[in-house]
Amino acid sequence: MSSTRTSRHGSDPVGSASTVAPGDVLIRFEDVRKEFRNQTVAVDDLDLEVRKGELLVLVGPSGCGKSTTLRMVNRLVEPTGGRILLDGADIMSTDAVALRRRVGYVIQNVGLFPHKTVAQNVATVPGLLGWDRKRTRARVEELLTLVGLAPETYSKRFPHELSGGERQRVGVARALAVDPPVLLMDEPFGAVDPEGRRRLQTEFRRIQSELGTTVMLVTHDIDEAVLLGDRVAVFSKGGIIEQIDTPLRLLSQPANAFVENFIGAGRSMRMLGLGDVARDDLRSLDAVHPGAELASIPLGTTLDEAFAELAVSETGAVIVTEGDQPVGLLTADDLLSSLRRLVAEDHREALAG
Ligand SMILES: Nc1ncnc2c1ncn2[C@@H]1O[C@H](COP(=O)(O)OP(=O)(O)OP(=O)(O)O)[C@@H](O)[C@H]1O
Repeated sequence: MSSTRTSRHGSDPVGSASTVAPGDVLIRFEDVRKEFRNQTVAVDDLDLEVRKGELLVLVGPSGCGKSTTLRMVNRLVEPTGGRILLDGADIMSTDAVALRRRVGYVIQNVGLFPHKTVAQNVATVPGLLGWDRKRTRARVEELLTLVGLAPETYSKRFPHELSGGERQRVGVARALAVDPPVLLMDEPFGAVDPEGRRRLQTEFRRIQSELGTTVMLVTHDIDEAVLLGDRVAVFSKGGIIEQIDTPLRLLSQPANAFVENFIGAGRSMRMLGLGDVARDDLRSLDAVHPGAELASIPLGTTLDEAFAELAVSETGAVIVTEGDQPVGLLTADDLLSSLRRLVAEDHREALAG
């Protein structure tokens, strides 16, 4: 995907017209309950705050109430108790159709209109809002470029002429069309093959932070949760939040056995995936024996990738480079120090606020 920035378009009743500053609460669940007609209580007594500009991931086992929680925000499911405030206003006193135009929604398999072209799909909400043709066209081109689909190649294609990953990109572009202040995503990358998924996830993370969109994303995949989330809420049955924390804190300090169990055995490796090799953690190149043949990795390599290199290194060390210059040596001990630094920094941030 390109790094094109999109400009803000259209009226934005919850975003630009709002008094909510980045980091303040944009969505607030207060004692929210959803009991379906068959008496299933999907969510009970839920209190949750989503801060403006954050990507909050809801993760948990199947049937624990994640999708129900998400779908209550745009009133696809109506709460039977408590209230949900969006920018201070109770969603139940907001017109449901108007609400859904302002709150983007992306689901697995996207649900693109099969008989409409890519451009027409992306233009759906601008069309409903009565945007003129020129403005709509410019926005569609801007968004397709943003999600990495060259408009000249893709605009006129139909959904069946796209790969799963491309369809998912169109779904994201469509949801972003009128620059919604809130984007709800339910297993958005679930139908994409594992390799394409990691790329889409990383690209989506970049787009989200560029646009500053507030995102609630549902997944059952803990790896996706820790890769994408600013914060991650771990749910258990009945919409109970067992822990809500930064990915690192979740991995380093699971609140209870349920969370620990849900995170599973790959906890340490997942933690390593959250950090990068930094200059401060390296030791001097003087320690390298003349004639030793060492593998090299660039500064900024993730710690899990560095670990994989160290695991196959006969000397137990790798050279770290910047550009084509070696800048230091990394050993398993240094990797451990990096991880400790990461956890300590996260802990300090938590204490600070
Ligand atoms: N329309 C409905 N009518 C009755 N029960 C429902 C309805 N929708 C969901 N449920 C039930 O509510 C509970 C929570 O469902 P929900 O879809 O929110 O879970 P989830 O955590 O998103 O699960 P998954 O990861 O499998 O999608 C489940 O027990 C489900 O069977």
